[in-house]
Amino acid sequence: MTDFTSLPDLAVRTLGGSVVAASDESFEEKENLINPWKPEFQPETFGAKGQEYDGWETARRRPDENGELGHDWAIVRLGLPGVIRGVVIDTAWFKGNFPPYASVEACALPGYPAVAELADAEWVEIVPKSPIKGDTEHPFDVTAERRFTHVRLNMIPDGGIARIRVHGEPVADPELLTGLTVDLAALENGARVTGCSNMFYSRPDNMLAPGLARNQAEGWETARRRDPGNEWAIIKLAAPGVVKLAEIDLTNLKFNAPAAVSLAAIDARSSSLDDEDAWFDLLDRTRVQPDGRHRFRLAGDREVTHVRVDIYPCGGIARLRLLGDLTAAGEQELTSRWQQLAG
Ligand SMILES: NC(=O)NC(NC(N)=O)C(=O)[O-]
Repeated sequence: MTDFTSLPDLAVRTLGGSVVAASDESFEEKENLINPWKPEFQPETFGAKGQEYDGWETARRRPDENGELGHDWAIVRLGLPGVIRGVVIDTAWFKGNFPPYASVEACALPGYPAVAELADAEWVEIVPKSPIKGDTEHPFDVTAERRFTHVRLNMIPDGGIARIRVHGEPVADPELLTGLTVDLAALENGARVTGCSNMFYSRPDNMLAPGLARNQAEGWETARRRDPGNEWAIIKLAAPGVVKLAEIDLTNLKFNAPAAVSLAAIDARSSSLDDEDAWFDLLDRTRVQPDGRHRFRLAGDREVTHVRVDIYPCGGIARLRLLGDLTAAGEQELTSRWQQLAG
């Protein structure tokens, strides 16, 4: 797999994605395309319409009166609009009924467009028509340096595709952030984890996802640490800002919660992340309790770009929220990125 798969999946259902329309879903429903789990399969499970698959599957097409076969398509509204760095088309378990070709287009529409309005959008090809195989994950790099809100998966001519993963960098509308106190660590606002000591069970990016974690797998969880020291993760904030309140949610971490946590911060525009002396404390090492939310009011008004959370000695965090205010520089950064990425 290419590098881009470490970026969040902007389309996945758990980040708010939705399959809003499809040309056909005779065998299996379009919604399966963005299920968060790996595609499953149980042989010999025949329902009234055929074998059951964990994917999107259309009917076998037949030429119309003009001899045209056409092709099937599905439109996904990204849960987190952003710059797409790569797409994975996964035909897991579709062995005799996968499409021989697929392509992907993307568009950007403001507001909350209805399905009918999407048809008239300016669609940009981000994955050209490409041959694909059955029961295989196909990664495609995407180079368009633009923010997109929707993708259209074309299955040529018909068949089944288990999943589409749309990896990229979320880009928030600055109109909804400037002048407000916001979560500077939210994935949907453009924050991301840039480093961590251990992600054996689940990824630290999960801490920054919207909503509550329903189980420990939906948060960040490390392996049991046997060496001295502690586990940590570094978050690049959505933009430079002043952090005023930290929420450290350990919900679902019952027998694997850390004993204590601390927060440190840095302004990486003037210091290197490797310079230990440039980091300063936002929250001293503080005892925490399993399976619950902790909120800490933070003092100080230093402008920062990154926050490091340390957990002692190991365990995980379900959600991390860093509420604060963007600085003038932060607002400017978000606004110019937004303008650069407009089509
Ligand atoms: N055995 C199959 O999978 N057949 C077909 N599909 C389903 N779902 O039964 C088909 O015709 O593509």
